Amino acid sequence: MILPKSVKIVEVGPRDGLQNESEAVSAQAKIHMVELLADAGLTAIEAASFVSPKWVPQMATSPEVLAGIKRSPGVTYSALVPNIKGLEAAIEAGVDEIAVFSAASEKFTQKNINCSVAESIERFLPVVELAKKHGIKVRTYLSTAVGCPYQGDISPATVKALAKTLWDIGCYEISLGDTVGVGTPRKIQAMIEAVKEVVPVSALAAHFHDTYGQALANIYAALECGVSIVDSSVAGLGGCPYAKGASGNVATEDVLYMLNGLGIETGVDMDKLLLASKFISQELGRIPASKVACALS
Ligand SMILES: CC(C)(COP(=O)([O-])OP(=O)([O-])OC[C@H]1O[C@@H](n2cnc3c(N)ncnc32)[C@H](O)[C@@H]1OP(=O)([O-])[O-])[C@@H](O)C(=O)NCCC(=O)NCCSC(=O)C[C@@](C)(O)CC(=O)[O-]
Repeated sequence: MILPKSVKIVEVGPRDGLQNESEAVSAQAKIHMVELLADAGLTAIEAASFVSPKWVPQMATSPEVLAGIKRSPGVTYSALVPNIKGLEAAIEAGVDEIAVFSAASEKFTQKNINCSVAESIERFLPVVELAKKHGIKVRTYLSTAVGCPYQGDISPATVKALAKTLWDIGCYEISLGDTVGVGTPRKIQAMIEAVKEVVPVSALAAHFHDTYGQALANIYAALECGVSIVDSSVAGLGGCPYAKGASGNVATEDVLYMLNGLGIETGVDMDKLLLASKFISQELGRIPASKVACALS
């Protein structure tokens, strides 16, 4: 099996990682975290989220965070956006790229963004159009890509159909989310192989949570399918407020250790990444949920 020579790591810790924290993390701490991550060589950082602060209070500081980051050249600072209101705020804050988000499960979509899957696509159409007018690229998440906390198993055919729709409306990258971490390698591969029939594999990202300890095995399975974009979260931060039981995203340190061991280029420096991991873990008052960070510290 030929694995990719290089992988783009999309660091989602400042958004996906922190959104679930019940104690408010200061904008200053978030800014410093993002700057440390950029310093470590991460070139794609999801730094903020322009959703309703009533729904996700932790992300209310997003305008301040984006405005306060000392930008590093070559780094894309992105934000999660659910609708036009969020896009307008993101543009105002100077975002480089946005991510819209839907899911293969109707029940999860209702809980997460209070609409049906079809309605979510309708909402994205003007978002994609306006973003493009501003020269902002649009990524999309496709959550619950193998399983849903409310509906159970999700079929590869369902994911394939939604991926095609999201691709056709103009999303340039599709992040396939195992939101509750229930996937296992063969299931992941069946889902990716189905999606590959309608979207180029170069546009697919693996976004896996580690709830059942399967995330690294699942990433390896995705690499075997030709996926070369991996989402991860420093210190294994994360979870989803609308997915009961979802633990953190796979830790960036663990992904990097595996990719380094496989001889796959990422451009990320482990020592510097550990500084970011240590910083945010101290800020939250806990040890990192990354085996590699714990082993190396
Ligand atoms: C989509 C809505 C807004 C619908 O929320 P709603 O209540 O159905 O919509 P609404 O249009 O009636 O708006 C309600 C209030 O929110 C305001 N509002 C409306 N939009 C915005 C906005 N953009 N920014 C700020 N405020 C906004 C709006 O102005 C109004 O304010 P009020 O009149 O009550 O004062 C809501 O459901 C929401 O914000 N949901 C976000 C949930 C979220 O962020 N979930 C976590 C992300 S998903 C995830 O983590 C999974 C992922 C992506 O990581 C991948 C994976 O692991 O699979």
